[in-house]
Amino acid sequence: MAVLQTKELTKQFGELTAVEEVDFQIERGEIVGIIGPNGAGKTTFVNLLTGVLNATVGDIIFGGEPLKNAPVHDRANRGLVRSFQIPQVCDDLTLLENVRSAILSREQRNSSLFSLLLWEDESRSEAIELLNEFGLGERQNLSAEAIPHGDKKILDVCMSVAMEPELLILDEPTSGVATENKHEIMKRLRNYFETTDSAVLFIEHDMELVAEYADRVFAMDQGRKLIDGPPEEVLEDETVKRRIRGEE
Ligand SMILES: Nc1ncnc2c1ncn2[C@@H]1O[C@H](COP(=O)(O)OP(=O)(O)OP(=O)(O)O)[C@@H](O)[C@H]1O
Repeated sequence: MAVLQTKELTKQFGELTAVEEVDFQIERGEIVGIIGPNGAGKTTFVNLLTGVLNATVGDIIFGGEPLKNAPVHDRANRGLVRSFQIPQVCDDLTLLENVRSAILSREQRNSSLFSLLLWEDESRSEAIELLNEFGLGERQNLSAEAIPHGDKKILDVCMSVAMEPELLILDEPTSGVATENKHEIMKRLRNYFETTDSAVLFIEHDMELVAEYADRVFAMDQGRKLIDGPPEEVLEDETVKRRIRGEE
């Protein structure tokens, strides 16, 4: 079943059509990479999904229900979570406190203050378990400002995962990260999501990562869908090679 589906999704900025009649869907358990040249409309598309922008025309169906113009927090509460290009980590908190804050914000959706207090120990062990899964467990008591940029991005992903998303959207999860850490972030993400039936959608410029970690690739150009399919097919497409991979 599709976690999310768009129908003829369109966004205009004045005269410019940044996203044009995009039909897209992502199934439970899928990891989908979005690729496209600069200005293709990838970020605008994702901003429409998360509610940062409202569509000019078209529909977004999430969990079987139309999102219409639901605000960002409402979509996040329903399980449509976005991690940011610049990690939204609080530098003054420890890694453990950062992850617990994500868990607590998830729990605040449904719980009373009283049950949250009872739940104190549970959130702690859950946060430690997540930090361990993402390789940060040994540094749980360091403040976030003390860890390198690449590890902060892992922490950011870990916090997004703590929100228990139905669909996690990542905008260039590995940008600004050293090559060896890029694979570490993607591997940990994939390993984690293999244990859930949640879906992941990530924007990525690094074709090697797309080839290795995406189950499916959605290529955009000039606001439109160019091609949608398995990585081996999309990355070998002649237009993709010319327009996106910069090959003649
Ligand atoms: N708020 C805005 N107002 C006007 N035009 C915008 C706005 N946001 C994006 N655009 C334009 O929409 C088009 C698509 O931009 P977008 O950032 O979505 O592309 P992208 O594929 O994410 O590019 P990149 O890979 O460079 O991040 C571009 O022409 C951009 O200049």
